[in-house]
Amino acid sequence: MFTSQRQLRQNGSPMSSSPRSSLHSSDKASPASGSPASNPSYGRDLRGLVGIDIPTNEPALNRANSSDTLYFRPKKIYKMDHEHPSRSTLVQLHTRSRPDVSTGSHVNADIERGGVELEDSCGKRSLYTMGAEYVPDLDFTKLVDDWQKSSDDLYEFRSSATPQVESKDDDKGNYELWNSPDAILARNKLRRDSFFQENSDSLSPEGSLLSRDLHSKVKPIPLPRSSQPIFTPLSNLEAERRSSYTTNSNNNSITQNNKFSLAKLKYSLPSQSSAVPASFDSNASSLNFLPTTTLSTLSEMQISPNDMIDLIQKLPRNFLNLPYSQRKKVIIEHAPYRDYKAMMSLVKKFMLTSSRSNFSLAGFANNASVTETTINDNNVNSRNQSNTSNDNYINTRPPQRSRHGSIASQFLSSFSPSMTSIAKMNSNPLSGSASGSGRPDDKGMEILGHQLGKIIGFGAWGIIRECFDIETGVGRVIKIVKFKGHENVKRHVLREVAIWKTLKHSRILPLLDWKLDENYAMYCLTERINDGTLYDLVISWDESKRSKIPFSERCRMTIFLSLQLLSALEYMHSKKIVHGDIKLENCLLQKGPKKSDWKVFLCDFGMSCHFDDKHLYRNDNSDENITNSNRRRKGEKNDEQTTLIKYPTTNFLPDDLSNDFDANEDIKYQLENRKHQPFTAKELISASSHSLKHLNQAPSSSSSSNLFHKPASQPQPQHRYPFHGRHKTTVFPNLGPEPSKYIGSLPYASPELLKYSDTRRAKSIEMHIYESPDSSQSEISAASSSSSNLSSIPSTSNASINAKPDVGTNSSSGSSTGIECSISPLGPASDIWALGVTLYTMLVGKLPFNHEFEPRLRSLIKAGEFDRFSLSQVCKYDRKRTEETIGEGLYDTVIGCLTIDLNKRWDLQRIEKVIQNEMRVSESIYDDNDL
Ligand SMILES: Nc1ncnc2c1ncn2[C@@H]1O[C@H](COP(=O)(O)OP(=O)(O)OP(=O)(O)O)[C@@H](O)[C@H]1O
Repeated sequence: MFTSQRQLRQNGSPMSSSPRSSLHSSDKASPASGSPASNPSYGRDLRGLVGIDIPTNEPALNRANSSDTLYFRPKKIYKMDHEHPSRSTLVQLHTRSRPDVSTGSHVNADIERGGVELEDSCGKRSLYTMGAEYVPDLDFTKLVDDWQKSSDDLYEFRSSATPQVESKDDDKGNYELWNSPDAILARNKLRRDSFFQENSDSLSPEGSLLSRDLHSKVKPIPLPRSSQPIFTPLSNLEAERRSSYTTNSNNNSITQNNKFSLAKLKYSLPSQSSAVPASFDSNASSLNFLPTTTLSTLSEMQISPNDMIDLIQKLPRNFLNLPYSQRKKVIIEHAPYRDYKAMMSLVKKFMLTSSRSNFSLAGFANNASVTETTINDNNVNSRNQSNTSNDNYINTRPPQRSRHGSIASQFLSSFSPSMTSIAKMNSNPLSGSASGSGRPDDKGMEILGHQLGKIIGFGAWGIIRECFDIETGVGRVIKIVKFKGHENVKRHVLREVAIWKTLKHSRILPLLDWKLDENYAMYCLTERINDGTLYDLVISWDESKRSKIPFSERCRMTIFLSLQLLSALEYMHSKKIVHGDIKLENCLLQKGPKKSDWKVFLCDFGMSCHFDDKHLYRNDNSDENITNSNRRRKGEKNDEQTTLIKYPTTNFLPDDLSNDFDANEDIKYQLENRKHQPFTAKELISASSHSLKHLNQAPSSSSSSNLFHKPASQPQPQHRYPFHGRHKTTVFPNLGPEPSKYIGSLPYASPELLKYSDTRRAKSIEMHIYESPDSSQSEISAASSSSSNLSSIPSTSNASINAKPDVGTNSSSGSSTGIECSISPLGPASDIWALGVTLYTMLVGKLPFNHEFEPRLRSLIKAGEFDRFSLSQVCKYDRKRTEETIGEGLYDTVIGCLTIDLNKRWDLQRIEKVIQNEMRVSESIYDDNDL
């Protein structure tokens, strides 16, 4: 072992970059010389040896002499003297740069000999002292090997989800993905380890070292054509939701084991939920199942799907089961001029999804399952493997990651019997139904009067399938959220539907109909929006420093589109509903012949909830109850409402018998949708008011075009009864907001939400250690209980809640059913912050807050630290005379939205006023219709 360590040092391994001399040099060179911790005392070293925490601010000499250390110190000194005659055999730990879990700072290894340099939340560096740790009896060779291997594995695993376009080897080891499932596992493990270590005098390298270093494993994933990712990483909630898709093949219920492995879906699935580019549909229909990022990589690398398939045919049949190094070799052999990492990733995805490769997935899966069983790989998601103990997974790292049964593969295959059959179905648009498949969500099946077509998008909640009205042939979309007995997900989707069906606004994606299959899934029928999302738009614009469009146009389009988003938000807030997950990906885009025809539709109400006392838990009754109470309140008769609902003859209007029904609002909405005329800059800034309410008003002139349907390409909607009414008997369970679910997407989360979640997190950690160390559920329940305690909420949040009306008085009341509720700072102000992030990203082309390491990202948000310079460059571009003020207000608006102080954060009215003014300035340009 000692030889190995020396070799490692000689080889310059990062794990051994601390020769003896450097250890001694810390005596003199400590940056905090004179500070107690700069003294290389045994006490400090023993802290690492015995696994106990000696406060660093305790003078080393005192510690050496303190009575509480007398008991064990001689034993350790004895060990050191006898087992390690020279201190040169000791290897310093943490010589790799590693992030600090609690602070989110990075520890600089070079400085660590005598102290460490910590980066504070503002990116400034300050020095603290911290002792080096010396660990005898540690097989570093094995450790480094294992670490390296797991690093490769993890990197490869992540690569398999999103292609690696660029790679810099020297960076590889220094990244930690904040939402890494391994990091999550490590954190859980660390908690347990720390608990056990407190009661143990033994050093557990596994527990104390690996759990800390597990963070520095993977590179961030670059987006296509963008060095800085702007996609929204999945939140824990999203991962949890996705987890509902992965089930054991023999059992439709979620197993314990899924809890852990499913977190890996965060890696294995595309972070950006988006529709699959149509261009690939025709090429290789099986590509419909490839994440958008894969398709982007293909186009970026200028590889056609057929090239990929050719390549795959040349590969050995057991390619996916080969070790990493061999796979690398084979790929380099067959594609010498390509980036082998990206190629490996692509090959893997194709092999897992393409039915055209020489690879029979089903056959391979069977083979592989044997392998898996043999090697006792506790990849609990394997469809071919029976469930094993959860603990096995936690304590034993699988010796070999399942090559075939990646989470992505299982996620995809969970939607239908096999990828092959799905691919086959998708490849044949005329195929009537899924041959041999009985799943109600398969292609060809009928739901809500529509026949299901191919999958066109993935989200955290579910899949989006195109569908066609059986009577009229009109194309629409069904969002399918499978929960399969996963109650949490079911509750969430019920809440989403309960809120979504009340929303009727020209810039909000309408919920036309829905159906709940009690034990399986929720189906939501909506209109199809054809041109992707704002995310796709921003990607096409690229980052501002290499912007594909002039800054002036960038600003104008941002102004124009954000006004529509603003109108939707204002509408929601007026109904006391907070969206909760405003982000680029949730803004669908419908393009028109002219840019002034473009429309934004806000979608995804999975995080939405009411934010005032009156409405908070309205949904915890059955529809019937709501209906009755509404009728009573309004003094309306059932048939009156029915008449009203039947009034328009469009077939895409929600027949919402059971909710607040604002007749005027609905009529306006319906009129606009029936006879839609693209709204123009003039309409937007109509002198009537500063309000965006006019977006709800019916346009004065008629137009033959339909809001959602392009007359030229699709059959026109026919008159038919708009509503299938399948939800009437649905009972909504308690739908009070769950505190653990307040953050939709971390980069868009407001500081007040983060502070609030920090408090809950701290509580839940306590609960983890002392009550239920390994139950993720306990975190949620701990969070619930802690959040019900008002005193646990940061005072700033409380203050902010009541600071001004627009921030919203957040729910403090219990539900009518008496469920435990909580106070959260989630309110309109959080939407406004997210709007600021969205605007910034549109303008600059990158997220204002972005870091791979979650605690760091959190601290950046909480400190409100972002690159204002880039923003000002875009907004205050070199203008022509006529454009003097464009952008100025935009800049101020973004800053106003991204203001930490809730008393100073802008409200919607102010934002609207400024943006409308900006719009007015650019009105003439839009009127030219030549954008
Ligand atoms: N009506 C639609 N027409 C066309 N594409 C759609 C439509 N609805 C959703 N999509 C596509 O599917 C993706 C996922 O949809 P949605 O956001 O509703 O799902 P989700 O599960 O709630 O996702 P997430 O929570 O991750 O945002 C969207 O980003 C979009 O690309």
